[in-house]
Amino acid sequence: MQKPFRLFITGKPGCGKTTIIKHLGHHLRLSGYEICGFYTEEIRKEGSRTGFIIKTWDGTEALLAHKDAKSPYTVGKYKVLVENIDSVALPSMNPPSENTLILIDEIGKMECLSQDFCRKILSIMEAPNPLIATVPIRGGKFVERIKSMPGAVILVLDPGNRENLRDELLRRVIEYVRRKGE
Ligand SMILES: Nc1ncnc2c1ncn2[C@@H]1O[C@H](COP(=O)(O)OP(=O)(O)OP(=O)(O)O)[C@@H](O)[C@H]1O
Repeated sequence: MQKPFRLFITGKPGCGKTTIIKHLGHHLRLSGYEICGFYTEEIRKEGSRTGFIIKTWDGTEALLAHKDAKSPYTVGKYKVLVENIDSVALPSMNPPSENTLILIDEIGKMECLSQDFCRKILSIMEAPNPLIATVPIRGGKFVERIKSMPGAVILVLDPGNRENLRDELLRRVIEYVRRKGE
């Protein structure tokens, strides 16, 4: 049996992590592969970033964090809505079958404020499903822990390699899922 795919994409802020995950999600779905999980997008107002939204691959959205939100949890200037991580991101991380690719952007400081989210990631690391997730270059203790778990592969993205990696990754995932289904 193939080892489960456990790929963590990292790199400096703005290196293209969200873009590559959205590209993968879009193309895998077009090719008929089942994916689950979520990605995060910025909210911008008058040119500056004010917060973040969680978007699940099945089309649910919720506010992840905003500078004007009300929450006791903060990361930098953002108030983090941990209840939305629990009610929207977490259910999206339940794969319907063991061939479903779990695709997550990102396992970051905000998401890790939810203990249930961290527990879920640990259970995914034990599951037979393939996992691709982005992690910040300095993500804190939990991110360091999962990056050093057996089978974890780390890919460092930068503007010089992101085009090649994007195509290579898509090929590798499709090949993996195809072999798994044999
Ligand atoms: N392959 C690419 N070609 C051209 N522009 C790109 C590419 N990948 C990303 N970008 C651009 O770079 C910017 C940052 O991309 P993105 O949001 O994906 O980075 P990120 O690593 O997720 O950022 P953050 O650290 O804020 O999470 C965006 O404006 C995006 O359009």
